[in-house]
Amino acid sequence: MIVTIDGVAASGKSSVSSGVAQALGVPYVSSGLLYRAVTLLGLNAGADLADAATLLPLLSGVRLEPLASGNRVWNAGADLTADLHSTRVDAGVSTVAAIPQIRQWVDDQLRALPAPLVAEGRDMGTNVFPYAQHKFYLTASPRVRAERRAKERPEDIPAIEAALTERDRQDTTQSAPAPDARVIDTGPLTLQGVIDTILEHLR
Ligand SMILES: Nc1ncnc2c1ncn2[C@@H]1O[C@H](COP(=O)(O)OP(=O)(O)OP(=O)(O)O)[C@@H](O)[C@H]1O
Ligand SMILES: Nc1ccn([C@H]2C[C@H](O)[C@@H](COP(=O)(O)O)O2)c(=O)n1
Repeated sequence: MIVTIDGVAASGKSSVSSGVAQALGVPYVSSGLLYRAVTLLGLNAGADLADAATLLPLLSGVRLEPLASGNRVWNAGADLTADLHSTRVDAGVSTVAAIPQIRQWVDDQLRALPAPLVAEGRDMGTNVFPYAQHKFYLTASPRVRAERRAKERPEDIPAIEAALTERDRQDTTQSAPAPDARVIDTGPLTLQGVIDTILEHLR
């Protein structure tokens, strides 16, 4: 069984996927973490984030560890995970995610993983696992998402909201919900409420 949970930036995809995966006793995979890892390695190398030819050679040692409690990304034995949610990675990741060769590399990593699993991102239900049995799409207003994210970032709520809105705009191409996805507005729901809503549908 494959469950896909797509949605806009900071809509709760990782937290919800982790909760659903733990309830089901299966791993979850965060595709965004792979795009973030490419971005971090590119930034650290001083690379042009729009240049596939410079970025692709940096990825030979990158490995995603899909734990249900939280994914980790490794590069040649070094754990990159703690550095993947910085403001500078947030600002560069949409440029990297627009490169077709990088998208292909991410898709190949994900499709190599054995089912059952929960996969979260933007195009899990439309492109990577179009045959998934259960598809969900999370939304919430930019203000609600910024208020939640403000607990994790040093910037104030208006600055976070502006950055989220810009990232939504840049990610539009790959962010449409699958026609067969259930769209859930997480704004009025607690985190556990969203997890329970999905588990209810799965039953
Ligand atoms: N329904 C909810 N109610 C309250 N807080 C929530 C809810 N869903 C998620 N959160 C909180 O919002 C923040 C963002 O959630 P999370 O990181 O899971 O989103 P995401 O969609 O994976 O983000 P990104 O797109 O940046 O990777 C976290 O602090 C999380 O705990
Ligand atoms: N399937 C995916 C997953 C992610 N992206 C891009 C777009 C996001 O801005 C960025 C980071 O993802 P997040 O951590 O916000 O889930 O990666 C994508 O294009 N496709």
